[in-house]
Amino acid sequence: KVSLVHGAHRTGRRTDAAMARWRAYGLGQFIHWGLYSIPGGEWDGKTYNGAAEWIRSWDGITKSAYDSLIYHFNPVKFDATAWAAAAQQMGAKYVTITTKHHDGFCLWPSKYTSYTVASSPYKKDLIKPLVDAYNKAGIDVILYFSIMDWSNPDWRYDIKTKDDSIAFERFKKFTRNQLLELLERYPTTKGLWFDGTWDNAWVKQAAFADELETEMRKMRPGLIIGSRFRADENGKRHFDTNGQLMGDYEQGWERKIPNTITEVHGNDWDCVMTVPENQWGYNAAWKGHIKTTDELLEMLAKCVSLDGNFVLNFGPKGDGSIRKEELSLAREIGDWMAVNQEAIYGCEYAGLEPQNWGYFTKKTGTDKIYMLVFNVPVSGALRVKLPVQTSISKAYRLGQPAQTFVPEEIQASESFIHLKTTSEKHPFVIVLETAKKT
Ligand SMILES: C[C@@H]1N[C@@H](C#Cc2ccccc2)[C@H](O)[C@@H]1O
Repeated sequence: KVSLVHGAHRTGRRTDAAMARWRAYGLGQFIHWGLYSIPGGEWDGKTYNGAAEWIRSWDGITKSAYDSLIYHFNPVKFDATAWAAAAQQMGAKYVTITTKHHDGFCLWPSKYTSYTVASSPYKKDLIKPLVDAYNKAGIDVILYFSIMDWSNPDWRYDIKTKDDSIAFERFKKFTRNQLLELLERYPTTKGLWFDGTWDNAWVKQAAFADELETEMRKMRPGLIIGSRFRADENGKRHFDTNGQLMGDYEQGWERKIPNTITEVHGNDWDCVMTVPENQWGYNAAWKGHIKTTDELLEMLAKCVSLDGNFVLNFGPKGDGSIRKEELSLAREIGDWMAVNQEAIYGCEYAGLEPQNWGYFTKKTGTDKIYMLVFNVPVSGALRVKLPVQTSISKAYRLGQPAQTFVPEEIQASESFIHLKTTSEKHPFVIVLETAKKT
């Protein structure tokens, strides 16, 4: 181990109530919304092949033309209550909302820049009604904040000259001011989801970022900050030079999911996922592989089975409406969650040998096991290997307790659950009440 001043300040998981609440969420919603939502990946009749929220970086658009979008941002169809209701029906327990993406446009009327909603035709703060509506719907709010800020002339990708250094000092002050402003304005928010922290200029700010993280945690006890915020003094990100996780949970799982529990290293983590392959902001074309409800449910099940949260992204349009495809996905996910949420909320890695038919979760603090079935074998026989000296006292279908199963024990602590049919059309859950053999 090397001695570090600005590495991880804690080993192992946080054990406080605020983090336990975060750990129990299971399912979250991500919202990417801003000026990029107006063009939706298209400009002058041409389609931008990258992620729609990165269109400003495309050489097919002039920066000034993009920045002028602020004069056209007027989301008259924005309805925070309707957004929150759709998220609640989907079963999201938290939402991560972009307060400021890489383009630097602020969805709140920040005092520290004019590049905000206050300078748009809409004028009004968008974050407060969102926080209030989601909280009222029983959904916690995490604020997404991009350190990289293309609108700020003091931002630098790297610090090469004295002028760079002077400018970046101004930028660091601006960044701290905005973050403290967000914490002051929205006191019920539970965490900050940082992005845009990979460039050298920021990676070199280990001491400043460490001090700022400490200051924010003092300001908001229980605040949840992921591994993407800061680097250690050797430039190590997510995991410090000693391999210890920076922050409270791992933020490396962007559009990907671990396959084994060993990849998780005993940490908390979230997977943030797009519905198209790689589009976070509204994308008019909606082309390529669009994930189905069952595909997204399997991602959710896999994340929770490996101790993570699954955060599904929505990209509202520039006018504040949510596209019908996303609303119908939310509805279908919600219909499944209405029956099966017990296998998701407050659940964790079950510690059982993975099986091909799907995923195990376990209700935290109990011996209750859930079998989330996605791949019914032609035999209809689902293999279950329990810890030695553990037996199944009851097995039934979640949502249909009268549909019980009598496990066939094939050897010590290994059984088959024989399905009554192999023609299931959608994922389902079997509950196993287990007990230690006396
Ligand atoms: C949560 C996601 N992170 C952002 C990014 C990125 C990115 C940047 C460079 C290379 C690969 C990915 C996306 O724009 C979205 O906000």
